[in-house]
Amino acid sequence: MRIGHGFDVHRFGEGDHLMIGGVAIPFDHGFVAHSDGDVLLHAICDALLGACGHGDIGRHFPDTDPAWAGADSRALLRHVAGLVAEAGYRVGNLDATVLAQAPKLAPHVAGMAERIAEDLGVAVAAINVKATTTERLGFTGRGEGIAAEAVVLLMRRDREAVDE
Ligand SMILES: Nc1ccn([C@@H]2O[C@H](COP(=O)(O)O)[C@@H](O)[C@H]2O)c(=O)n1
Ligand SMILES: C[C@@]1(CO)OP(=O)(O)OP(=O)(O)OC[C@H]1O
Repeated sequence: MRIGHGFDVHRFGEGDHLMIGGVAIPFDHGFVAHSDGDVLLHAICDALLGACGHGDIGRHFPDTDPAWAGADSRALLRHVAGLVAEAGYRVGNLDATVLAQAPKLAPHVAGMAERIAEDLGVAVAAINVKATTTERLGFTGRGEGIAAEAVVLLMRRDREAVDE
């Protein structure tokens, strides 16, 4: 088994929606980013890459490379899922938290989990997405941006799960 952790932040800029967990959420700002700015999927990519010892998202998709300008982060996640499989692992479970004063994310977390499960090729029961405010404290609390963190457990593909 291998464990991985990911963390990401994007600040708000101009726009009318936020991409979070592959879901487009109407909002009075967008994210400033090289890609679509999906802060949750970026944290998940980093958790997966960390767990299988493949560095981080910036190593695989440099923000200096025009190839990733405006990229759909679900495509990045699917690429990372392929690297996990090549390394001989599968996702046991994944737990993530989005830190956002606004918008209200609870109505969207099930849709995020469905998309993440689809991209990782696992049952939706293996994916848990949560949201929390930071009680108006810090940059998220002041409404300057959103942060996300993710923890993932990888299991060897050639071994039966003993504790699932
Ligand atoms: N952007 C957010 C933040 C939180 N939620 C939901 O509200 C619950 C309470 O949040 P606190 O920060 O006050 O603990 C939280 O457990 C989420 O269910 C949300 O939907 N969107
Ligand atoms: C996703 C990438 C793609 O170029 O760019 P950004 O959208 O700026 O996101 P970040 O979380 O800074 O991660 C770095 C990059 O890999």
